[in-house]
Amino acid sequence: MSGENGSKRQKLSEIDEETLNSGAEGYDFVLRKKKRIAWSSSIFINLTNRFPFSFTPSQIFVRNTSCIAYTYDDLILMPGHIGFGLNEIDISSQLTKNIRLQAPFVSSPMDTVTEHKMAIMMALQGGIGIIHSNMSIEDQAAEVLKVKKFKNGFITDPVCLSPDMTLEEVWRTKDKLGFSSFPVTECGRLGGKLLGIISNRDTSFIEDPNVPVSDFMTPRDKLVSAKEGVSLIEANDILKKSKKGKLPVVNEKDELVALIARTDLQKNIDYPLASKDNVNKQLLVGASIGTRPEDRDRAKALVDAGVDVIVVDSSQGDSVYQLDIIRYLKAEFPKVDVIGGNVVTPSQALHLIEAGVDGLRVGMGIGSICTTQEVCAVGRAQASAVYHVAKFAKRHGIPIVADGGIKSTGHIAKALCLGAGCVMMGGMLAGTDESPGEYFYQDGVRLKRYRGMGSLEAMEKGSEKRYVWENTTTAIKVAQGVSGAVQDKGTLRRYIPYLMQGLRHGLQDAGCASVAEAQEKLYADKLRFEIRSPAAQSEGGVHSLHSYQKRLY
Ligand SMILES: NC(=O)C1=CN([C@@H]2O[C@H](COP(=O)(O)OP(=O)(O)OC[C@H]3O[C@@H](n4cnc5c(N)ncnc54)[C@H](O)[C@@H]3O)[C@@H](O)[C@H]2O)C=CC1
Ligand SMILES: O=c1[nH]c(=O)c2[nH+]cn([C@@H]3O[C@H](COP(=O)(O)O)[C@@H](O)[C@H]3O)c2[nH]1
Ligand SMILES: [K+]
Repeated sequence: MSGENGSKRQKLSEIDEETLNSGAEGYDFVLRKKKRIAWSSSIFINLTNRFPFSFTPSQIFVRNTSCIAYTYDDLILMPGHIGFGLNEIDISSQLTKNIRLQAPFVSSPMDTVTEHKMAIMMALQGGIGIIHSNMSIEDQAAEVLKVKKFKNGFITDPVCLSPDMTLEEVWRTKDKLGFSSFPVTECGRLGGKLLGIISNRDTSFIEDPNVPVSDFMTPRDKLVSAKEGVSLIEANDILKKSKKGKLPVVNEKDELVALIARTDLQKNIDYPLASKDNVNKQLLVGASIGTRPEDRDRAKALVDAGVDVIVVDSSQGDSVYQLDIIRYLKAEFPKVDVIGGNVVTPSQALHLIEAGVDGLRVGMGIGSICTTQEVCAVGRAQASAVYHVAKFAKRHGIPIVADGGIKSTGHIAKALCLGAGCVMMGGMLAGTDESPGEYFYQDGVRLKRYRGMGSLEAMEKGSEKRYVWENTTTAIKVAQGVSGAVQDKGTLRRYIPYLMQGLRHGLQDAGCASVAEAQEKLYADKLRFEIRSPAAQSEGGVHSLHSYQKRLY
């Protein structure tokens, strides 16, 4: 390095941080200083005079006179200084006023995304699932209960057989579900008196398909069982001594309450980040409700089942119906947090904050399956919505969830850097082992169904009440979403750690050691972005290849 170059560098580095982080006006000052130190290329100066380095979010979103709204792909974060390792990055963040998550991920209340399996795995890995409401009140409360009662290593909803089922029916059940052992109870369901167990060995040598289960099951008196309340360590010991594959857990009345499988115990992983409540240390779970009068009964049943957070689910949350139900929920169940929404403007947010919400859900018409902006002409580009609502709600101490439109880990990092406490995902989490529905093949690709809650298909299942015009004899349904499919992503056990690691990389490159630090920098105007031209956006993706494979992790 020549001496001249070295001194230039030194002088450049002397430019104080405030100047470097100041707005476009401040940039002229930077340039003047640069000119003074004889920056060699006048072409460069001309160019940079016209195209300043980067902008603060308030320049992009507030002092923006172009009236253009932006979304995640329009923006790119400028790199910061990395002074810390990847493992030191803290991605914990607020979901609501009272709930903090170790991983800022929320699964959307949609009937192809969140039922108990999704909610359990989300909570185990530090996020949370919101159980959808496109089912009866009883079924939704039962889903919540399954999450609250979940114990790592325990199968709390084992498929049971009744003693009068035939061998042929057992074969069919085995083929459909892919496992071979089933407890037998008096009523054929969990909670019934335990009568025996069927395992592979029991069915191997019988040929008559009409033989009833009671004739070939291993009967109760030959079974080793454990009492309700048994710990995993004790259960493990019992299984080791008995050399059995399954251990039924019964209550005092000898009714089946759970099943423990040796194979599960062997692969049992610890989840140190799990989201748990403070009272019983059970997994956290949320559930959605609508704004109809009967949703008050739904809320009561959910609270009785132990729900931790209720999401009032509307596409346009600033309605008298929503304000009424929020006030009701806060008065009736003050210990349960309420997330209102969806909103995309500070004035909508203000109404819900005044009604008492503990969190806000932000996003309108931007989801992968959404057609609301097309159908209703109302909505907002998501980066603008997140930035404006988050900044406003922060003044009132209310965190926001950036809901929908997340296509990659980069979008998650951008949402949090724009002020979101957490991100809610539908499409990203659909098509995993834990999402509802079966996999199927189309053109050789393994897929799962994913649909909007305002699609005709979802309405036909139950949510149509929301969409039909009341007091008319001809009910006209207007779809605000589509029904489609997404590719198999495997299990959340691997997918969530991938999302977490991707987010850590994003924060690290931006020079932020935590979500909290990113947001401090955001509001101190120290986080820098640039708007990407369409060409820059395509440059930022994969290009110029004949073909390629995209493996995520
Ligand atoms: N985030 C988004 O951009 C969108 C989300 N969705 C999803 O679709 C589902 C349905 O959303 P919405 O259509 O907004 O459902 P909604 O139930 O809030 O509204 C449907 C219609 O019913 C009316 N309504 C609601 N409560 C009422 C009451 N108590 N009395 C009389 N009328 C009442 C509303 O004004 C609206 O016209 C939700 O799961 C939502 O998340 C749908 C569209 C857009
Ligand atoms: O316009 C819409 N019509 C619908 O039918 C619909 N269903 C869900 N949602 C919203 O989309 C979010 C999920 O979006 P992503 O798949 O992009 O994660 C969800 O979290 C919802 O906010 C809908 N929006
Ligand atoms: K959309």
